[in-house]
Amino acid sequence: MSRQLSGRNLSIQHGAEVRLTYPDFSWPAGTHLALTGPSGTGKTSLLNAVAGLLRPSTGQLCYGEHDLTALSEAGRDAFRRREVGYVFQDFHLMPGLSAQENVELGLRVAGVRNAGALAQTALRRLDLAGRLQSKPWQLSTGERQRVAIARAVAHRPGLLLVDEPTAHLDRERAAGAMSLLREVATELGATLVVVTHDEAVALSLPEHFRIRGAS
Ligand SMILES: Nc1ncnc2c1ncn2[C@@H]1O[C@H](COP(=O)(O)OP(=O)(O)OP(=O)(O)O)[C@@H](O)[C@H]1O
Repeated sequence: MSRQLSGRNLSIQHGAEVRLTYPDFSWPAGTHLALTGPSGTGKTSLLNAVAGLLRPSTGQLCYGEHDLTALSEAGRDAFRRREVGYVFQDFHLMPGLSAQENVELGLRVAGVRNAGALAQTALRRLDLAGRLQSKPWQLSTGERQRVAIARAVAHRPGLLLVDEPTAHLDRERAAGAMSLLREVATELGATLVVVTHDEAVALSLPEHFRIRGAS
């Protein structure tokens, strides 16, 4: 099955005021891509549409044989649980839960069996074997990000979507985070889409998609 991600004639409407339009694209499975463009042009909105969190107002957004624009909200939820790993800019970890519990929770919501074992495997892969029981506030920013990455990849998604991964990191750690994301995406054979304002991050990725804003 081809898991190409493609968009045609896409636009996203937020209320009456904001209409975001996008150039057409077609990204083969396994593409590692930087999504760039000026602030407010709709990078995060596109990431959210690819994640099935919102439905574009016009056009077609396809992943393999799924047309995301034709799915109901329940259909998009099921698609997201199965195919999407999303690393949010602020990580969105549950503060009262340990690293292990944070990763397990996502798996349980997705109805995955052996959530405990899969969570541990993902956390160990992200070099967090010694931090399984730590709460987010007991972790460094880089460790919190690695927990968020572990949570995003534990169910082995085909799409790894990452919003501003280096916003909270210094230059050295930013480079390390990008290498790690690319390694993990390669291991999964996943398509990696990274929203970034950081030119060094964009240049570290082989493919680029720039949104220019109002047409
Ligand atoms: N849920 C929403 N409701 C209403 N307007 C929204 C919503 N989400 C985004 N917008 C508006 O859509 C436009 C694009 O926002 P978006 O976050 O997608 O852009 P961006 O390119 O990622 O921006 P930035 O680089 O500043 O993070 C902005 O004008 C924003 O205010």
